[in-house]
Amino acid sequence: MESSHHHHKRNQIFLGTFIHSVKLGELQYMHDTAVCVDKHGKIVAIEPQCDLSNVTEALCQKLSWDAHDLAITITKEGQFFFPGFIDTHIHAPQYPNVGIFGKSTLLDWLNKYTFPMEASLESLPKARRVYTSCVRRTLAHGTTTAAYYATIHVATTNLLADLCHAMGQRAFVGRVCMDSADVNPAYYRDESADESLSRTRASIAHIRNIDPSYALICPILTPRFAPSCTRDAMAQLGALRCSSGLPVQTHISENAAELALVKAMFPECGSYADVYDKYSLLGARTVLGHAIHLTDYEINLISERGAGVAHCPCSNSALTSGEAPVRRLLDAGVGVGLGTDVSGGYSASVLEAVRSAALVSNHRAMPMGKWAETPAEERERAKLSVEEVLHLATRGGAGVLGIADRVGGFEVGMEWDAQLVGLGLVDECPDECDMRDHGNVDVFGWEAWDERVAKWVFNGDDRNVKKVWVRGRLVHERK
Ligand SMILES: O=c1[nH]c(=O)c2nc[nH]c2[nH]1
Repeated sequence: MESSHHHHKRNQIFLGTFIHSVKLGELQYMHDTAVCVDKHGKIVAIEPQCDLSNVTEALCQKLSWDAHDLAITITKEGQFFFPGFIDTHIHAPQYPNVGIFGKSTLLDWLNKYTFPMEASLESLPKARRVYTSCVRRTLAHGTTTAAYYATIHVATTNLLADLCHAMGQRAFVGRVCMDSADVNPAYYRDESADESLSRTRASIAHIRNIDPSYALICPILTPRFAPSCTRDAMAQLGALRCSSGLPVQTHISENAAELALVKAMFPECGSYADVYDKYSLLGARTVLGHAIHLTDYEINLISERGAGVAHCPCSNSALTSGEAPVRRLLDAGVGVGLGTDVSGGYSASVLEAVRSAALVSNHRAMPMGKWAETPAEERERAKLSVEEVLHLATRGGAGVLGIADRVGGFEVGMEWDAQLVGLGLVDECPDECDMRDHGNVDVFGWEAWDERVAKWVFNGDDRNVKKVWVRGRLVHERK
């Protein structure tokens, strides 16, 4: 797994058009811009509005760089650099099941599709095959950071960390803790709370061994969800969180049957969020998946504790779970990122989650059905714009994972986690037999940049992701 360290690392200059979110709802378009990235993958200079034909020499002089040992990447017509996507919630072992959910809902879906697949990922050869394809696929969709749930197995969880490290994807890798005998099947659970904790520690030790400073791969404490965990395991994980400062990921308030289960299993707690709070699992760098049916009390508690939400609109639609109150979360000051939630979600693409987040938010604005009683202004406010959902996919996700100072935008001091996006420019005189595959987005040339971005969001796919970098390293290229 040492190969990545042997690349000859060069300083790099990226030239052309850069688009990123500067705040919720506002994209910045930087044209004729140069972004300088040093050998460590850090952005060291950004030069706006320059003459791209002769700026590199001046930049090299300014940075004391050798102009002959430099990699230069220039955007072509119709291309732009965008920050890499951040998937705040994805189950790597469920990747073979994408699209397979039928009409199931959460609890029967877990038993029918998910637990059997996850249990089978104890096999190292099978895990290697599944995890390699999952990391390769998400990189091809422009995912530069992923918060992964693995399985209960230490060896294959560690393999997932190794593969992310070798393939260059920034990742949070969590060994899944599930020691309760109530919900978890006998064939797939930790034997005890102590076993759950010692296995978790073993996986953390492995990650610390391959990446001592957690520069690329970071462990994440992963109690699956309250019904899967004993009080003992949650208390020990909470103590570990407090002593280690490691991030936490879990699920909350996804589905009606799950809510009833939590109420029955934890009658001493006033709410689902209170369960996690009681065991010190709710705080900064806690990523709560789904968060659909929260009460105002819970939203305020989550906000006070500084925990964040992984919004998973594809999954919430596929498993008939509901429409998360994203605007209310944002208004309450809760950080929100996007998650594909493979394979509750049917796609490994964050861009798919981006457009789904926009569409699902519109459902909350419809003046009928479930939201008919909601005041008209509040319904209208529920809608998320293209600019807002792209913010969630980049800066929002970085925020909930506690890495907003390192990734999510193009700023000096941040790391170069980026994708080169190319849209298909339609020829002046298109040949009806032209079979070149430019992807699903046709740009005619008269569109403003915000219109091009909207066309990308609603019709783009991995064919538009030409190159992907993490910490300056090229980790995917579309041939
Ligand atoms: O969408 C989900 N996927 C899961 O794997 C899971 N486990 C508990 N709750 C869950 N929700």
